[in-house]
Amino acid sequence: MKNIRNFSIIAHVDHGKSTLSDRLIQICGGLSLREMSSQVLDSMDLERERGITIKAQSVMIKYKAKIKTYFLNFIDTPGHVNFSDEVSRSLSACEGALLIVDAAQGVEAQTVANCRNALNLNLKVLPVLNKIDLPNANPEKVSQDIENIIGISMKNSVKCSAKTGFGILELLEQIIKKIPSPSGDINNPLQALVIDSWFDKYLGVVFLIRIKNGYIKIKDRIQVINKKITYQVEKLGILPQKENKKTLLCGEVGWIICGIKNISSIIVGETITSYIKPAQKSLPKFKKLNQKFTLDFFPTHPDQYSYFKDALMKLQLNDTALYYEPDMSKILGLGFRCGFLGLLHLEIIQSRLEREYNISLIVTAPTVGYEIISINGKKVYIDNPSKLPNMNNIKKIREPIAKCNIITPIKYIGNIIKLCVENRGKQKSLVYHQTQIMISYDIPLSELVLNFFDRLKAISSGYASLEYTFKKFKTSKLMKIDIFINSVKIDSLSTVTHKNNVIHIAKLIIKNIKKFMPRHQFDIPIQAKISNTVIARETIKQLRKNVISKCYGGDVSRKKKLLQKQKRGKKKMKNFGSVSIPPEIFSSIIAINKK
Ligand SMILES: Nc1nc2c(ncn2[C@@H]2O[C@H](COP(=O)(O)OP(=O)(O)OP(=O)(O)O)[C@@H](O)[C@H]2O)c(=O)[nH]1
Repeated sequence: MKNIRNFSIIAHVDHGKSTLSDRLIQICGGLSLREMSSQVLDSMDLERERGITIKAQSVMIKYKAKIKTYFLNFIDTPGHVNFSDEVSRSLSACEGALLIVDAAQGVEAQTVANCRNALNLNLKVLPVLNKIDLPNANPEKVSQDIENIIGISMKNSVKCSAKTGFGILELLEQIIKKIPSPSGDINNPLQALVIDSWFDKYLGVVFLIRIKNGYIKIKDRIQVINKKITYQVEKLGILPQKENKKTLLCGEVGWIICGIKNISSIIVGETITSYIKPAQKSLPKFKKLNQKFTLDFFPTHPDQYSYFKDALMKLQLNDTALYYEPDMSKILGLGFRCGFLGLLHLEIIQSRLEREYNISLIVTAPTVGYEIISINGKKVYIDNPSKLPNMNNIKKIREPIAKCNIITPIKYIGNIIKLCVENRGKQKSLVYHQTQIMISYDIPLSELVLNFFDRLKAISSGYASLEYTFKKFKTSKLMKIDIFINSVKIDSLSTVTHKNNVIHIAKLIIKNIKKFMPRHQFDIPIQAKISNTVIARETIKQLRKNVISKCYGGDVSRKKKLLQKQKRGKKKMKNFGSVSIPPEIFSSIIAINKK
């Protein structure tokens, strides 16, 4: 175990984690050049297209130091705030973390958040100033900011360029020196933390585990502590190698396959032990993040429902931050209420469902969860506006408030304060540092989750960064808008919004529906209501069939008769006929919320 080092690579988005990981692999000769053809670690198609890391990836490489050979297990983690769940899980498997900071860009919000996360787990943090080759790199000032803002010493930091390879050998030496080897005892009963899982078409469920005590070998019977689940290990090994090993030892990170083809439960975060000689205690679980908003997914083809359910299960196996439960809409039928950490998380899951599983979806408007206090004092949590009781029965609605930390170069501060105020933010603190300002605001989560981040990036030319956590529920003047199409309430279009925005949002929704709604043989009223009062309305005009076209000449009374007959017929259709609502209407509500 003395020659093993387990560490995560953490940073703000784009500071160079994946490039550095590739460079480490290349220098240690872990993979062939062919395998290195593109960034090895950002391997999901979506990751290549978007140029971001979505899934944490674990790799073992051998580093031949002067005297000994070391086994380095490292995990490249995502930098985007929407994937912080992945980061927390990776950190739980390690003794150390490389904190990568772009020496030109400086400290950013996720640099701080990820580093605090690592320090809270008692990990040894090794600061690395990357992109030292850039002409505008300023390692001295950035070092001072790291010391002041995060509070870690920069005495032993490493300066490098993942792009040119400068400083990488020095970094490897520091990893060996500074990051502790794993503790634990191979003679103790097995304790292994499940840090990730995924579904392989041929092999079934694969678990990625970190062995904290004992060892595991092929044919071992294992059980999940505190759950009545047992498995038999069929195959095991260490990434990136696909070939099997015979054992995984204390201190190692590796994969196991137990021939599970039907997913019955997600055990990521649980502790595995031996069935014959079990450990009594579970390892500490990692912090689970709460989903920031929920919305409904309905398969466009209702017969895809059970296939869709299976796909969600497989995705959840690989993404424990995804939450879902069955839901039903009178209009759209059976679907799932799903929870996400942010808009990017939603986009990724939706793309994966469409690409990997070929499922086309109707997506409803996202909403945060609210605490409802009814007139009789009962408190309920509601994450779907259509389930909100009648406003007359509600005493208070409490909305979630987030504590936000924004880090920005000084020149953008004016615009950023304006943005926070427009989004109902309350300033908590403002601190000046060498190159950056750190500003804290309490902002309602509903204002934050959809477009705040994009607007912040736009007004700061991409330089400001944001990190936020749930703080509390707070009473607020919120109202529910119901949407009626042809006098029928469309439950999946209900939305909750602040009193001051009600008319504006209602008008936007109605206008939007009008844009997508096809014309029918009769007029279709579209109304937005609060309780029973209409606050916005539009009408989709009928498609008028020219019934008098064959009536030549000037017989006025004949023409009138025909038109009246047509009117009676249309009235009947309107009352009994149903309108068809195109799926785009539901998805387009997301765009409204983003405005
Ligand atoms: N000049 C220079 N560019 C670098 C260096 N390291 C990385 N880059 C570039 O910075 C950009 C972001 O690098 P990535 O490795 O994808 O960053 P990341 O931190 O993994 O990003 P996420 O995975 O999205 O969190 C890419 O265009 C890299 O080529 C470096 O040392 N010098």
